Amino acid sequence: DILHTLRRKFDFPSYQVGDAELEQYTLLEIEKLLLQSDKSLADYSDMPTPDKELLKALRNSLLQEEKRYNVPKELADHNSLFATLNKEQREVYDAVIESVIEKKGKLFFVYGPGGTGKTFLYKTIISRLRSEKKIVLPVASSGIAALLLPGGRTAHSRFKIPLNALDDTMCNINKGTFVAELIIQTELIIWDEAPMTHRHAFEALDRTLRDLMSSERPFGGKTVVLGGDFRQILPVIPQGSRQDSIMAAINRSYLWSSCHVYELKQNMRLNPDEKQFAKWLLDVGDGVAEEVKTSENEILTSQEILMDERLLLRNTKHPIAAIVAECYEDLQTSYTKQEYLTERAILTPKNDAVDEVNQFLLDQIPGEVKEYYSSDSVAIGDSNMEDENGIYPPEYLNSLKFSGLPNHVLSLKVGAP
Ligand SMILES: Nc1ncnc2c1ncn2[C@@H]1O[C@H](COP(=O)(O)OP(=O)(O)OP(=O)(O)O)[C@@H](O)[C@H]1O
Repeated sequence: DILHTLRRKFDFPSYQVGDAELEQYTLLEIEKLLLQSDKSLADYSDMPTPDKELLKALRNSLLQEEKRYNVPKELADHNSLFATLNKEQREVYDAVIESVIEKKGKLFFVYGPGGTGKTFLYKTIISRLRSEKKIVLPVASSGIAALLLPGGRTAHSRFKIPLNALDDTMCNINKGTFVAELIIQTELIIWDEAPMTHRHAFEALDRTLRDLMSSERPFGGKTVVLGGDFRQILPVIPQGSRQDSIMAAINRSYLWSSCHVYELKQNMRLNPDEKQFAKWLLDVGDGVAEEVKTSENEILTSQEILMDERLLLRNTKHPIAAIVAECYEDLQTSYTKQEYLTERAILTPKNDAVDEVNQFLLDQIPGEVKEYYSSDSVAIGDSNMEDENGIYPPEYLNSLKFSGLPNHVLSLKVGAP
């Protein structure tokens, strides 16, 4: 049936393309679609697979595509970025490029707080190698960070790392597949935000690459650049202690001893005015900040910052009102403007405070509140309990708040995001 439909759709008369050929053509098209999600017909036991030779040709052509960068554009991008690299960035650039070109297979860690130009450096290295038709796979631990890298993907998706990697886990990459071939031909892997990923994920990739490359060198002898800032988020271990998070970080891995660590210190983002604030933030991260506890609040702060009126909100009778007034001025007239909303945000460490701030903001917005409730009856299970409603009263269930599950009550007003 599929063949007939295709014949009609593509208007292939049977004397031109035989059924067998059309079947191969169809299978190849399906394979191409599957490859976009790193899957293959071979993963489905009840599906036929295309002819081996054809498959090889398809994979080769896709690999060629991976190398089909716009060389003049990559080169021009590279040259303009390269020209402004600072001394620290240049040192890392030289070391990485040397390792790739001389196939030294070194492992690097670029340690830099936000704004020290890590992304800028990655982009320079990527455009250099792509202008030479070399394959670079840029990945990041989170999707958001992956978006900042040209052609970036999350590490878990790119390398098919199982979600609950243990200390003997391998990536789900089979030899002979397109992904395996792509990785074998890759000359550099860049992995941003490395500190927030469990070391088991790096170790799974390490084992998989050693296997694919038949080499006992770290990551199978490929040059790998890890980057990030250990002051930021460490791996999250459900129900785990601080110690568990620390033990899960990449610098507790057996790989760390082969790592060449480079540090970027110069902040490239700030105007001189904000430098002091940036330095203080770093000091807090390093645990060496000057500590001044004020009567108004119990946060770590420093004398200079207390003096800087632009950085401190003094009204603490109603802190939420104070921060909302500062951040969302003219809310009543502007809350429907997309740009106004996308330009501001209030960050809080806990969801409880998010709910409080949202409620406060919603109250400020004109109009009537409409409340929407979640379903609140208990699904009766197989157990022989007499009164399941008695054990889990709806009032109790409705009070629960989890991340990933909407609260019981959703309050909305027209125009409120
Ligand atoms: N050598 C440089 N010359 C000119 N501008 C630079 C240079 N390095 C970085 N920048 C600029 O400084 C800003 C911060 O750099 P970048 O985003 O690369 O930092 P980052 O370390 O990746 O920060 P984050 O960790 O917050 O993502 C960017 O606007 C970038 O274009």
